[in-house]
Amino acid sequence: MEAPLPPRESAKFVADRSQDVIVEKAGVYRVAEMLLEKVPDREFGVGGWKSLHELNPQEADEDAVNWVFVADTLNFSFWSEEEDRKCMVQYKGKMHSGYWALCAAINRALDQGIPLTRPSYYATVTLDQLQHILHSDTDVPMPLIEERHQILNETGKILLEKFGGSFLNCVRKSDKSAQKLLSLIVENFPSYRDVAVYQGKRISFYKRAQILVADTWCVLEGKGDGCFSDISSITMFADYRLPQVLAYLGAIRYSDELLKKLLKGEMFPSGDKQEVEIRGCSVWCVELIRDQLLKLVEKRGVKIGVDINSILLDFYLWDYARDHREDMKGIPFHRTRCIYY
Ligand SMILES: Nc1nc2c(c(CN[C@H]3C=C[C@H](O)[C@@H]3O)cn2[C@@H]2O[C@H](COP(=O)(O)O)[C@@H](O)[C@H]2O)c(=O)[nH]1
Repeated sequence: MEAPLPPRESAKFVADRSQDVIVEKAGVYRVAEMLLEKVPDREFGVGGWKSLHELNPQEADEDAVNWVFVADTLNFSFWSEEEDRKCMVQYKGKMHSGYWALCAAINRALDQGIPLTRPSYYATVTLDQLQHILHSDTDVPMPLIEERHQILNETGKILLEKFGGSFLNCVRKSDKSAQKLLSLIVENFPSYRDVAVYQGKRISFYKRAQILVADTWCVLEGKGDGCFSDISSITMFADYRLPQVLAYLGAIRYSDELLKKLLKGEMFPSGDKQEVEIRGCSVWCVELIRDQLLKLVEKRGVKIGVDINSILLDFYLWDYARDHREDMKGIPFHRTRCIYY
């Protein structure tokens, strides 16, 4: 079977044909302007991944890389049916929800001496053990526990068989190329194969695979094994939060028909035409924001100490969505229950 279009080309292919999601040029310019004043901030670079997020590993060693691998292997589908009834995990006195609930649960397990980041452990962890490890401190469990269990067992076995039990060995096979590492991930780990067919074309989003490359880059602080020459070829990560924040900022717009379905909280199957358009247009929108931002930096002669890329824009916008949850209440996010994002 033919290989799917790579993520960036896939996003353009969808955006050029999309009927129910539109990329708003005026909104793209506005977001680029908003980001322009943020870019000089220290946190905007690789360092923000640790300095802004206490649950992320603060080291840059092999254990930290294997922590990232487990987190991104399980980094999907945290949204709850009702916004005010969701899985929460308490860690060091703070309650965490969504993606951070997963990170809190991983750190809670490690503190209890459960070697959750070791593939020899998670390759054979039982469902009961995993339910205990990921247990919620509310009455709402983390979604898709069975899928998470199956994926952990499968992924752990592959890491043991093919990469000597450490994701760092996989990273080292990439010759410091982000695209090579992306290919190694999707070729070897089935649960990362986030692809779809749109208007007869096989396309890819590879959301978890791309964020795994990005998080590996950050946990290694862009140095040594993590000094990827082509890191800027990675696109934004097509999850369910970025479309919501891009719609809130007016950078993408939904057709009336699609907006009605979103407001009703309708479910979209993974690979559905409108779900693909939401994801594809969001990825392409961030590519256009980056292009516009680079033009503004040039035109205004803004001094920045970082290569602006779609990863850093994505992380900033994802954190922005976190910090503006209340303001964004009226903007729906699309509900797809799947293992890809
Ligand atoms: N586009 C994009 N999607 C991201 C992330 C992250 C966390 N990663 C970075 C964040 C801080 C550190 O720098 C991590 O590296 C999680 N997600 C996705 O969001 C959803 C969870 O949302 P909520 O239910 O609100 O927690 C789910 O699909 C999850 O897969 C990101 O950064 N970008």
